[in-house]
Amino acid sequence: MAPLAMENQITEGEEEIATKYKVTIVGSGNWGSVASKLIASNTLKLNSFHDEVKMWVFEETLPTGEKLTEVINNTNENVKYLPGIKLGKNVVADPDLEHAVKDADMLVFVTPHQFMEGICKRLVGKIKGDVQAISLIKGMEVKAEGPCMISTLISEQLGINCCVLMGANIANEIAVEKFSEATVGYREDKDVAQRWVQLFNTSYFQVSAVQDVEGVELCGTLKNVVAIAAGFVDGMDMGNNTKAAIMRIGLVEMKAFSKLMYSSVKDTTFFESCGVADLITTCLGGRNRKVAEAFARNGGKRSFDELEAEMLQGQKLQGVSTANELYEVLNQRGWHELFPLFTTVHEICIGRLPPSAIVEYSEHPPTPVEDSA
Ligand SMILES: NC(=O)C1=CN([C@@H]2O[C@H](COP(=O)(O)OP(=O)(O)OC[C@H]3O[C@@H](n4cnc5c(N)ncnc54)[C@H](O)[C@@H]3O)[C@@H](O)[C@H]2O)C=CC1
Ligand SMILES: O=C(CO)COP(=O)(O)O
Repeated sequence: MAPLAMENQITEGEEEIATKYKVTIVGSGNWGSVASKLIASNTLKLNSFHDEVKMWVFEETLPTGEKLTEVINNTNENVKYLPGIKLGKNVVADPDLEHAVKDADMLVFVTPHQFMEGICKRLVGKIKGDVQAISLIKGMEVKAEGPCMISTLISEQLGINCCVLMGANIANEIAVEKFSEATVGYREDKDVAQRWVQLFNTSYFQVSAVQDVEGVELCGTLKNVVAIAAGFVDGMDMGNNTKAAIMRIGLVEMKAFSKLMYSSVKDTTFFESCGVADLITTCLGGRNRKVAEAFARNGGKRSFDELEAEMLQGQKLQGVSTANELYEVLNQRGWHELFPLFTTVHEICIGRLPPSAIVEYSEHPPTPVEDSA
């Protein structure tokens, strides 16, 4: 990892700051907008950051005929993905990705995971060489050679260091400043991790750092699949005990999968905000749970794509595609029997099994089959 320039390494409180870190947020959805609010409140307060925060917006035209970017810059509000919340006057929306990132010293990636490969390709050669990155994205890509976490995709494609930030963070709750916690996962450089903590931490958003990028990121990614299972349970009115059982089994599979993938993953990570706390909040109040509940109430007759479009108005589910990606990994490695919950979630999502199978798999273990999705 390239060290940042010495002039940047000045502690808070010093009179003169030679260089201030410029921050760009890549993404402007529901969580991306809340992240911009958190960051923008801190860059105004802390000397080591440039006040202005750039936010790349995937441009779209609103029903009023106006461009989303223009509305954000005129009203200081993301009227589509986070209505009713002021982001901070120092947030500047930019529809031009390359322009938004070119001067950044710190890049915050927060888009739905399926768009990241394309975004990284566009950014090759367009960013500063010593930029630091962090991913708030919960998801993974699967390649012929195996799974690739989003932070790894960013690091490998752009040749930069990438931390992660995950946690029990339903964006709409943090937007109205309800107390929550989050976990930064870092690889080696504790000072860089500390800078990310500084950038995000507020009185109502308490951030701590652990040296376990893969553990933190896998927690955030895999809990979305368990939340789909919890939604099925809710959709069939199976009650709290069943839901708790599904969450417990899900946590066991999350931990087993993470440790099989990366022996470095720490047990303690599962007790951080990114672990059990995120699992709980997403299974209680997340979008994955909500849409999976509707899927089960409709007996699996309406597709996730249709329900997502109708219920989330442009926001994106991560759990269904993650279940698919996970299934591919289980296929690649012959691990289906080790992960019956993960396997069953995907088979329900694609209509191969009914939603009720979520509590039947232990009696009828699914046979590994070629994925048709
Ligand atoms: N919303 C939440 O409560 C939380 C979300 N996350 C994670 O943050 C990540 C981003 O989620 P959100 O900010 O909630 O996004 P979102 O679910 O609100 O997604 C919509 C975003 O995707 C953009 N988009 C649509 N098509 C695109 C394309 N072709 N290329 C690029 N962007 C496109 C939209 O413009 C919009 O900004 C996800 O991985 C999610 O799991 C993490 C914690 C909390
Ligand atoms: O990751 C989240 C909370 O930490 C949000 O989960 P959903 O995408 O299911 O809303």
